[in-house]
Amino acid sequence: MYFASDNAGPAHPRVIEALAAANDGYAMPYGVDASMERVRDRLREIFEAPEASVHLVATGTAANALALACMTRPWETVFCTRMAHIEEDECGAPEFYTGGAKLTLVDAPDGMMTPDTLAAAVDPLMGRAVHNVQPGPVSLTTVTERGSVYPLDRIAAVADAARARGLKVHLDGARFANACAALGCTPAELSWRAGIDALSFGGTKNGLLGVEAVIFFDPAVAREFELRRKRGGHLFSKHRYLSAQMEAYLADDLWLTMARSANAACARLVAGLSRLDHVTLLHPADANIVFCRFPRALHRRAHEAGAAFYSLDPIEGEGDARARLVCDWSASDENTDRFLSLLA
Ligand SMILES: Cc1ncc(COP(=O)(O)O)c(C=O)c1O
Ligand SMILES: C[C@@H](O)[C@H](N)C(=O)O
Repeated sequence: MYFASDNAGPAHPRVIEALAAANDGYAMPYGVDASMERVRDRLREIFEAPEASVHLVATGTAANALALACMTRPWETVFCTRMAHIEEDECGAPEFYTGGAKLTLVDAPDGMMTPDTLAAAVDPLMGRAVHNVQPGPVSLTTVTERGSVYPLDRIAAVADAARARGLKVHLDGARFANACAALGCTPAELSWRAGIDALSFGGTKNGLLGVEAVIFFDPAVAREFELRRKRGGHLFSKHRYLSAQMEAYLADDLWLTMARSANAACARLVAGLSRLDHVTLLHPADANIVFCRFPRALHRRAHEAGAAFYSLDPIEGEGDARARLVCDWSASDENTDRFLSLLA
């Protein structure tokens, strides 16, 4: 019963098979392997962006921090939500790789900023004197860190508000596949067509061993990204093993199949939770993550029975505690039902 994180899930067998097949003989190192060319072409095709720059790194933090480093000058600030991964869970990597840029936090009901909350954060910094940090890019996440998925028109509205102020937009898409599957939209609609300039296209949480693609829809910063990636220690010498994973991920829409599976598992979990009067859902569960609250005694019972999930508050004593439950592509109905029986 694993609901701690999709980071805890296994890689898909087809990804492992692809790695074994790639492990044959020699391949040029440092990202000039033939499979990387195929990955680049395939991602440009999937995103309907023939000029986009595409590079692979092994972690989502590297993807976010290096992408933002190409969009942010050291004296600027990145606008993100209070619960953004780049704020809460990257140990200062964005600040480090940008050379010291700040993060300015934006109010975000259910994890999603609005044009108004963005304006409230940005406008006081517009045209400020040399003493102040200057407005830099906006960074959004979808699936958000609260399990919600931005509607396409909300992303477009936030991006419009950013562009009206001369700001670029980054999308943390560690769970982009889950968001795309949830919306039933195209990758282009959930990225450049909605006003996104740079995307961290996640694979690690969705069945890969550790690969994320960084996509810039204006390739002008491609060379800078390559230099920052190398200087940051994130250019793999045996790069073919990153490419092989991503190539398998993109083949026959495996990336969407796995995201749909994770989202369906979460929908089953949410349906079961909703039938329990003592469980309260705390945010929209639009994809594969659900936040809820239930009695501490049930937290204890579930953990003691071997369920792995994050209790977000102390679970000693009486009363309720919050939990985050995440489903990955391999989640089984049996495990979901067993977990629900522990909460009944
Ligand atoms: C929303 C989000 N962005 C980025 C990351 C960073 O990924 P990594 O842990 O691979 O650095 C995570 C990690 O799960 C995440 O949840
Ligand atoms: C660090 C932790 O938040 C991780 N990104 C996860 O979602 O599980």
